[in-house]
Amino acid sequence: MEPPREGGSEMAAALWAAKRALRAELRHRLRAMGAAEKQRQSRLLSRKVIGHSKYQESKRIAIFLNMPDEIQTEEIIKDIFKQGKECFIPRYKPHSNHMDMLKLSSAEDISSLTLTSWNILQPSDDDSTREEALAGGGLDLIFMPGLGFDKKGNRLGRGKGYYDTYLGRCMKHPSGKPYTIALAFREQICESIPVTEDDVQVDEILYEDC
Ligand SMILES: Nc1nc2c(c(=O)[nH]1)N(C=O)[C@@H](CNc1ccc(C(=O)N[C@@H](CCC(=O)O)C(=O)O)cc1)CN2
Ligand SMILES: Nc1ncnc2c1ncn2[C@@H]1O[C@H](COP(=O)(O)OP(=O)(O)OP(=O)(O)O)[C@@H](O)[C@H]1O
Ligand SMILES: [Mg+2]
Repeated sequence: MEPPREGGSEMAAALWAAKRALRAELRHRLRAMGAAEKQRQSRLLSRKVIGHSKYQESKRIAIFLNMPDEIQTEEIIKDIFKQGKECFIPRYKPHSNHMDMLKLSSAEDISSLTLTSWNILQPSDDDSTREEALAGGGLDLIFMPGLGFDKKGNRLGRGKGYYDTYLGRCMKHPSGKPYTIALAFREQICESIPVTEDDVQVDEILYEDC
C-alpha cells in the first residue's frame, strides 16, 4: 500500500498508519474464523437481504464476488436472477483506483470470468460486450465489501479507494446515489474506523445482530 502522496501532513500520515494497522488486525481476525462459521453468518445475511425492503424495491444491483475472507454472496446473486433483477459486478483496473460495474447475464455466467492476480473473479480486460451500470440506467443498490465497519457506517476497504471513487461517479449520474448496504461478519464490526474526507459512508451495515 502506498502512503498518501499529497498533503504529507502528520495528521494524514498518522491516519494512514492507523488504517494500515486496523487492516492487519482485521485480516488476522478473519483468518481465525472457521469455514462453518463463515457459512453460517453468510446464510443468515442472505435471508436478511432477501427479506429487506430496499433489496426488494431495487432493480439494478451491484454485488461483489466474494473472496475467502468475505461474506459469501452466491445465494444473493442467485436470488437477484430469480427475481428478474439486473446484476452488476466489479471489474477493477490494477495500479489505479478505477473500477467499473459490468453486467452479469446469469448466475452461470460467473463461470466465464477469469481470476485476477488478487484471486477475484472478474470479466477480462478485452471483454467490451458487457453493459457498464453508469452507461445505462445507473444503480439502485450497491452491496459493499470491506475489511471493517463501525456502527456509524464508516468503512475500511482494502486500501485502493475503488469503491469511494466509484461512488463519486455514481453521484454524478442522473439517477443519483445508489443505496449502499455493507455485508459483514460480526467479527468485522469495530468500535470506530479511521476515515478521511474521501471515504464515503455506507447507508446500512448488515451483520448478525443488527
Ligand atoms: N470481492 C471483492 N471484489 C472486489 C473488491 C473487494 O473488496 N472485494 N474491491 C474493492 O476495492 C475491488 C478490488 N480491490 C482490491 C484491492 C486490494 C486487494 C489486495 O488483496 N491487495 C493486496 C496487495 C496490496 C498491494 O499490492 O499493495 C493486499 O492487500 O495484500 C484486492 C482487491 C474490486 N473487486
Ligand atoms: N473519491 C476518490 N477520488 C480519488 N482518490 C480517492 C478517492 N477515494 C479514495 N481515494 C484514494 O485512494 C486511496 C485509498 O483510499 P482508502 O484507504 O480509503 O481505500 P479503501 O476505501 O479502504 O479501499 P477500497 O474502496 O478499494 O475498498 C487513498 O490514497 C485515497 O486518497
Ligand atoms: Mg476508503
